[in-house]
Amino acid sequence: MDIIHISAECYPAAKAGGLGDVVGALPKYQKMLGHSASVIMPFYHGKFSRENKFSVIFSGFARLGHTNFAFNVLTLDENNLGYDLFMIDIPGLFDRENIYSYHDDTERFITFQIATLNWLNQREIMPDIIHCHDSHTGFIPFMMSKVREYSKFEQVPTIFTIHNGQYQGQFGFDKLYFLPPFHSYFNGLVEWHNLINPLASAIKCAWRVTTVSPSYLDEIGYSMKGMEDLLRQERGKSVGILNGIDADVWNPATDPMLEQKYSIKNITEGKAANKEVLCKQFNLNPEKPLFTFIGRLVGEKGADVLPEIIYNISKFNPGEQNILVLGSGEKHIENSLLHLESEFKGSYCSYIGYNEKLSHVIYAGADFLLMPSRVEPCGLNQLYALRYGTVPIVRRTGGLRDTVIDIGDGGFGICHDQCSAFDVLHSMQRAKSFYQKKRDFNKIRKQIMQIDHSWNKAAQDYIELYQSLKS
Ligand SMILES: Nc1ncnc2c1ncn2[C@@H]1O[C@H](COP(=O)(O)OP(=O)(O)O[C@H]2O[C@H](CO)[C@@H](O)[C@H](O)[C@H]2O)[C@@H](O)[C@H]1O
Repeated sequence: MDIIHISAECYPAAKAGGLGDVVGALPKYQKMLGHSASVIMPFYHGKFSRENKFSVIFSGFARLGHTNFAFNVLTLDENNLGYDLFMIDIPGLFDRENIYSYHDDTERFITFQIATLNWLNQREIMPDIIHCHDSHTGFIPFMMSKVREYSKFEQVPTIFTIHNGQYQGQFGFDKLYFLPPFHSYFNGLVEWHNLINPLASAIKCAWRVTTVSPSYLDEIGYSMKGMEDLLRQERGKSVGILNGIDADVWNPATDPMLEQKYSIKNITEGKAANKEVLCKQFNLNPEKPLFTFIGRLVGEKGADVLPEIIYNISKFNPGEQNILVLGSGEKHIENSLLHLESEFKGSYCSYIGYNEKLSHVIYAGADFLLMPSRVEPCGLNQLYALRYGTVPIVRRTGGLRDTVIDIGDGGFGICHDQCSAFDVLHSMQRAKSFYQKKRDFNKIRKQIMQIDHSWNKAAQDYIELYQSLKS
């Protein structure tokens, strides 16, 4: 099959979070299953564009309302990603360092989608499947089926994956003219609650909708920022497929980002050596259990409860543990986390920012990873933690519910039900007792490193879903 993924992120070209990891790995595994898989994404002017060489394979125009944007389709001169990567360079919109958070994100991503279809439209080969990811690509299924210009794609099956239903990309009807002309009869297919909503449009128009875990699919039927009714209505064409991880990139035995590589054979020494590196860097005590948090500092991830957790445990159980936070996000959370550092020097530290290498070292050197998420469509951090022998402490929600079983239930992690400081603190106390039982603790670390969460199974699940749509 010829599969095309369309996404705003794809690791290593551009990653702001888990979406980048998924789109950077799934096509590789689909190729290994014997299919042709490629990715189309915007060409940002970040590190990846500076460090690689590209060739232009197509030049064209994309019309956004009254403006015609020139664009180029670029490919890598040397590609060792394991799949084809096509990057759409649109000067004026994407020649910037970051992926998101510009005032004109709506204009940027609509133009990207139009440019993508304009390019595909003039190619002779027809793809077998178009697989779109998150709201930045949400108009593609609509445009392929309802915009006359792209009518040749009407019979090409579209899959839309919801990685994060919190970000819907909605905007007012005053910008309807940004979309290419279509019959006003179809207005309802781009609308939700009187706004134009690309996520809703994709859920309505894609042939199949997938979520990144089965539990998340259940949850969004009763909680997804006002879109619950739509999700329930479209439930019949929806399926939850649990994400995998790229077992080549996330392998402590070969990870180039680790100074001290390890496998289950030398897990105790390997993890201790990485912990030593971390503790030295952040002035922590390697003798004590190390709790960490990695992720976006937003309410969705439960990051707003971290300051209360850190304050309470450090104040009332001083010297018993270390806490290390890596993340960036809402300023008030960043400030509270930084503010606590001076009070709890030597047992707590935070790194505010995005640092891919450091995240690998933390997964390797930590004893426990905290994920108190309010919403977690799948969560990759807990899967990386497992692979690196770090015990996850998670709130039972979404993909966390599907991937972590509590030690009390014969499992390997620590689970709680509420996103509250009280629940997390209780789990941390349980974790500390578990840490003291060295034999059991080491046994679990070895066990979790061997759980196979690679993309092998999920890549096959997607292929079966695609095949079910081919006549
Ligand atoms: N400051 C930082 N420095 C370095 N690395 C950092 C970092 N902050 C986050 N990361 C990395 O970003 C990724 C986060 O992935 P997640 O899947 O946990 O969450 P995210 O909400 O981005 O993804 C959404 O999409 C994915 C993919 O479908 C779902 O798993 C998830 O539930 C959903 O919310 C991990 O690779 C993590 O290591």
